[in-house]
Amino acid sequence: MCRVSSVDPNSFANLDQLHTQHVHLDLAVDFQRRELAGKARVRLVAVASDVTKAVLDTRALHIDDVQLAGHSAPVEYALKDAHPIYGSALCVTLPRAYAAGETLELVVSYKTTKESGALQWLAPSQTVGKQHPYLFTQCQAIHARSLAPVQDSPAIKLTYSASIRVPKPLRALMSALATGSDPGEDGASTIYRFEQRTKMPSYLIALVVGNLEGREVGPRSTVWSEPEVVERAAWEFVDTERFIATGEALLTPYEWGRYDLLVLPGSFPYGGMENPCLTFVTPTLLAGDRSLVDVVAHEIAHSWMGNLVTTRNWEHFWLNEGWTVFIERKIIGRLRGEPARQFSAMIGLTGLRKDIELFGPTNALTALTPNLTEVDPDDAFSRVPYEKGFNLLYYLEQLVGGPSVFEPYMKAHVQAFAGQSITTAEWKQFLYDYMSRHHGEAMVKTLDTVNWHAWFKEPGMPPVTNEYDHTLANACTELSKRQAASGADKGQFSADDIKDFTPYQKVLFLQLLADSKSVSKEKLDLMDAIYEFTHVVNCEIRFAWQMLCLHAAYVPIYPHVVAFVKEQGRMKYVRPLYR
Ligand SMILES: CC/C=C\C/C=C\C[C@@H](O)/C=C/C=C/C=C\[C@@H](O)CCCC(=O)O
Ligand SMILES: [Zn+2]
Repeated sequence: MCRVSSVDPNSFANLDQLHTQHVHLDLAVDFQRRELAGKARVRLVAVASDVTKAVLDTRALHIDDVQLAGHSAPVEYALKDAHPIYGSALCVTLPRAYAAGETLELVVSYKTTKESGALQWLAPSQTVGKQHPYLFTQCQAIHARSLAPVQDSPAIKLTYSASIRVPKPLRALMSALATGSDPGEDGASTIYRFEQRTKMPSYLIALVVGNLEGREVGPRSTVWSEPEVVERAAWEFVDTERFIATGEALLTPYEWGRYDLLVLPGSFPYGGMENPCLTFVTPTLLAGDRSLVDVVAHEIAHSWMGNLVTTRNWEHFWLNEGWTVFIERKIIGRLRGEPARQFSAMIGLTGLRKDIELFGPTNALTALTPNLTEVDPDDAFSRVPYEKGFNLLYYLEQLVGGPSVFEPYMKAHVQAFAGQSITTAEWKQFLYDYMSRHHGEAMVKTLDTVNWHAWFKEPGMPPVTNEYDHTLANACTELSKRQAASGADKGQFSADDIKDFTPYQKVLFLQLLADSKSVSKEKLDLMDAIYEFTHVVNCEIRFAWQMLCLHAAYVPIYPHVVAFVKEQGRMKYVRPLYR
């Protein structure tokens, strides 16, 4: 086994000696064997002197051969024993020592295997159309190494290109610009070509292959999905361009060329994944009323926070997610008003409380910058980096004097770090430098009042509890109190109680009732008769209602819960329902 990198505890690559500049993937997709096979060409530049080996991350890959481009002699390499979390280091002995600034290109012939965790192979029965197989990838956090041999660390920013051969009539899309396609010489396949010209980390490499159709919804946006869903999907995400334009107004021009959306089959495990040029989203966003599109605002915000300015390693993941939630809520505030932003922040704080309860308030993984040595980042995943990170930034915004001071700073932050991968210490140093430069020593003293250690290192809830405006929450609180206090007689209640509620107000109302722990089965019968929650389409409401019913052991909901966990695989819903 190899030593992990000093830059990233979750990678074996020698990141202090070599940096990837470009990866080219030349792969054939075989649905029968459930395998990708072909070559990865990895161009690296030496960043130290006397570099004699190249170490790439792999996991569950079958390596056929390694060559050094331009060298005819065979290259010595070894695939080290598999670490249970981080996979097998591919150690290549270079034929000579490389000096800083010199480049080399490794050409690795390989196949993926059944254990390649980045790949989700779906049988036709698992798709909407039921006719064709489907493949999608999910590389965040450390699964890119099971798709291709790479330096699989967010510390490394690379460009990539690809040629992907897929069986007809399927189409391939990637987190990159599509640059053309050719018929395969076998007459049964198509070769799709892609290029990602903006430097990005390996966890953003993404591939989808399936029966895909697109609808243009904006000047730089197409919504893709299976044909059966594409009209609904295009209707739901028609506001995409407004979100991008608002992000640009808040930060810097959008750098990635296109912003397309892919609506996946139900088993996609996340709400959305910010794959550049092609955000992946769950079909559970298709509420039919455009009410769940804040996930799209979130993924668009990643175009700057995470994709352009990236965490150095997974211990600083809050720099991706806390910032992204902060920008997402700025976008929501701009488009729907400040009360909507405040309401979203309040719901987020409740979510944070729940996750900290679940992990345990002394669990070290609830610190904003946890130690991830020997930890699987997937096991550390929670709302902590999202919501504790947001709460820190919101607190700082208030502390330094509000949006008029903070918003120019956040733009400067993106300008300063675009194209880089940074640590929390670098983030903090820039904050101090910027505030001192623009607002003087008094502001530095203000920043010195922050309990930085508690924010970053202590587990549990944040050291400061932000107060959010309750305007939109009041009606929910009032109705939940009335419902909790009243008996099971219909008398005072009617569908009008919630007719002016937004979907998220309905969610809060249901969560508050669940928290009150005082809802009887008779009360649930009555509420369902009046509000008809059991058959609601909106998945957020459906989930909140099912959780409330399960906590009350309300047996009539059981078949509906079974149906819900069978029709989609979004972990946000599935895991608490199973629990
Ligand atoms: C401290 C934790 C460090 C690293 C974890 C990083 C990645 C973990 C891995 O499990 C991947 C996460 C991907 C998330 C993608 C999208 C989320 O924003 C979805 C949130 C839940 C949802 O809305 O469904
Ligand atoms: Zn995110």
